[in-house]
Amino acid sequence: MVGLSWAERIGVPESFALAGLEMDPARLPGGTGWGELAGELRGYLDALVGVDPPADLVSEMAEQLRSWRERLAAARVPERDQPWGHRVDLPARGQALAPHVEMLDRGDDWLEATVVFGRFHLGGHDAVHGGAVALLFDEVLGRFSDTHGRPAARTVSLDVAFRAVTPPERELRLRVWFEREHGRKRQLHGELRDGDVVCAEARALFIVLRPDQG
Ligand SMILES: CCCCCCCCCCCCCCCC(=O)SCCNC(=O)CCNC(=O)[C@H](O)C(C)(C)COP(=O)(O)OP(=O)(O)OC[C@H]1O[C@@H](n2cnc3c(N)ncnc32)[C@H](O)[C@@H]1OP(=O)(O)O
Repeated sequence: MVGLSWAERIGVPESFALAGLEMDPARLPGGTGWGELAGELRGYLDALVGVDPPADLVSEMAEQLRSWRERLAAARVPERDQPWGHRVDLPARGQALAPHVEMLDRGDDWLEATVVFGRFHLGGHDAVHGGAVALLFDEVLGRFSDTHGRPAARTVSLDVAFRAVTPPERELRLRVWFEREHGRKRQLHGELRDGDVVCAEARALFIVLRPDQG
């Protein structure tokens, strides 16, 4: 997985750059290999969801995962030091929770991107889980809400309307935009499309954190 340039990232608060995140990836948590690991984990989860493996394979996988869990427990670090979700130089912040989003273009108050949900995000009957769609909106609207010099905010409300089934394993279009900013409140909207079909729409309210809430 190739690292993204600063300008290609989906709304990374500029303050993170001051925190040193433009540094050489080798010196960031997780190092140069973290993007590949996160991509492999994402691929593993998508593959696992799509199989009915024989019993010996299930046992072997469980044994290997147990072994990794035990090794990782010994290497636990405080949240601020973990690469998972903090590698804003990598797609999906270097984690496997959110779907893979790639920004196409953005202005001061709007952004367009593509997104592909994996089989891991299936709810059932070939539809992406509604919670995964809400996760996508919270992630992208939330990150975009904090850009262009705006101080950090938190989601206080997120309404998602599911207009049509969101298909997995297809490139979808995402558009998000600022609707209103007043005082500590930021209202953003989002729309997810499969071609001409609107799959989901979101309306979110973010509240800027006071200095003592950061
Ligand atoms: C080096 C490291 C790199 C790290 C790299 C990491 C990258 C990282 C990227 C993260 C990307 C993910 C982005 C996801 C973003 C989340 O998902 S955030 C997590 C989910 N959200 C939360 O946990 C928020 C929980 N709530 C809170 O913490 C508190 O409500 C807040 C946000 C601090 C605000 O509390 P407060 O300051 O007491 O505010 P309060 O006075 O109650 O309300 C302020 C105003 O908002 C209104 N309001 C509050 N709630 C609501 C509501 N639900 N509906 C309507 N109005 C409301 C109030 O009525 C009030 O209005 P006014 O009276 O001023 O007109």
